[in-house]
Amino acid sequence: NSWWSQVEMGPPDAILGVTEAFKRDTNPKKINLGVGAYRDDNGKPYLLPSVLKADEKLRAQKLDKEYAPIAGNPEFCKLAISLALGDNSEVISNGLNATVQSISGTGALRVGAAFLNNFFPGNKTVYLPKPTWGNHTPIFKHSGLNVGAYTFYEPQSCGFDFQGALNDISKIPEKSIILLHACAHNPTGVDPSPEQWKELSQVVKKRNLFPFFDMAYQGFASGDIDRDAQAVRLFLKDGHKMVLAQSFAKNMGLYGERAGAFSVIGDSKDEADRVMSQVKILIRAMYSNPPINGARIVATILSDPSLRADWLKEVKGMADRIIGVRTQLRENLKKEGSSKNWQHITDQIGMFCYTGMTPPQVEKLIKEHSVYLTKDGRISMAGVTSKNVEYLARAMHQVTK
Ligand SMILES: Cc1ncc(COP(=O)(O)O)c(CN[C@@H](CCC(=O)O)C(=O)O)c1O
Repeated sequence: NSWWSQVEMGPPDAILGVTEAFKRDTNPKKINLGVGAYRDDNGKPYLLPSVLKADEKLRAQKLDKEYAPIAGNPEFCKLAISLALGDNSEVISNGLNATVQSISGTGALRVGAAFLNNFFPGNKTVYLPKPTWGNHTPIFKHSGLNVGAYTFYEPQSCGFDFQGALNDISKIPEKSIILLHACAHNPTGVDPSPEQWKELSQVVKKRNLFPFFDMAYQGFASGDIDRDAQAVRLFLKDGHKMVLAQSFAKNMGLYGERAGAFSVIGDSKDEADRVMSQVKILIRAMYSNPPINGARIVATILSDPSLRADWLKEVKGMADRIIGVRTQLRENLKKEGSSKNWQHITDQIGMFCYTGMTPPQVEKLIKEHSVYLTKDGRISMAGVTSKNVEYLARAMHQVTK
């Protein structure tokens, strides 16, 4: 019999599977609020003008298609970590970072997890916020690490359970790894305030925990790249060492180009060099070297003052549109006569809104209104437009009244 007769059919991906179901729906009013990918006010993917200009500039250069170095495009790596830590970062000027190009944010997390599994001297367990991005657990488990959880979300207020987080974090075994979303928490859209980040930094330090920052939305949350990196920069100022995953999928609309970076921030240049050598050995055995095009686009934009200025406006434009539809959705729910408190729709930030809708309500939204979202009630605000916000509000009111 066949080699693979014992292979079972696996379930569709909780997030990417929503789009597959959406595509099968023939209802002209259907709305896809599943995948966290930006759409313009016509519901179309957005090719940033700065990206288009960079692509054209690159094409004119007729660059070769040689292998990238194992660690990726060096200019990209330097520009990516500078974007995260700030242009005058002492970490960078002292050479304390080992930064490699990754296959977008997922690849940064995966290489990071493999590095920690091989070399982390502490408790090889990553504590994840409850809830967290659906792919975090599989990535860490696939790398051989254990996963734990800490309270993060408060269902009553659809907000941040600060006390719950502090209590749980203060009980995490010392020298464990703690995963922190730098901004625009996925799936809740709930971020600690600057003051709360200060306290979180102190308790993480007191417990001698190792921060793994996942910064997949820098600039996309508030529209300000420096503001969205504040938690990462605060932790470094407070003396934490860390590892950092970055993605340019959302803030540059480079989803399919797979442009990201993974950094280890060490104690010395010598340590960074030794770490870099080991990360490269891991990468070589995993995929050898990364794709060249996305990194070239990012490097072209970030190194050209006028393209960089264009990009900063464009990423703020995306953030502003999302902030705008949050207000519109809340207002339309009120107009529909909903008596529920939807304050969290505008309190939350970034790509997602954690609506608080239950799985049965989600089921009804999908089945009766062709509104597609993940079972946890998360909606990608990018899928909401001025054209469909009324229909969405009516549908949400129908299933929640
Ligand atoms: C917190 C977080 N980290 C990393 C990633 C990985 O993004 P890359 O595309 O690998 O750079 C995502 C994307 N999550 C989105 C996009 C779809 C997905 O990959 O699940 C989402 O949750 O809808 C994310 O939300």
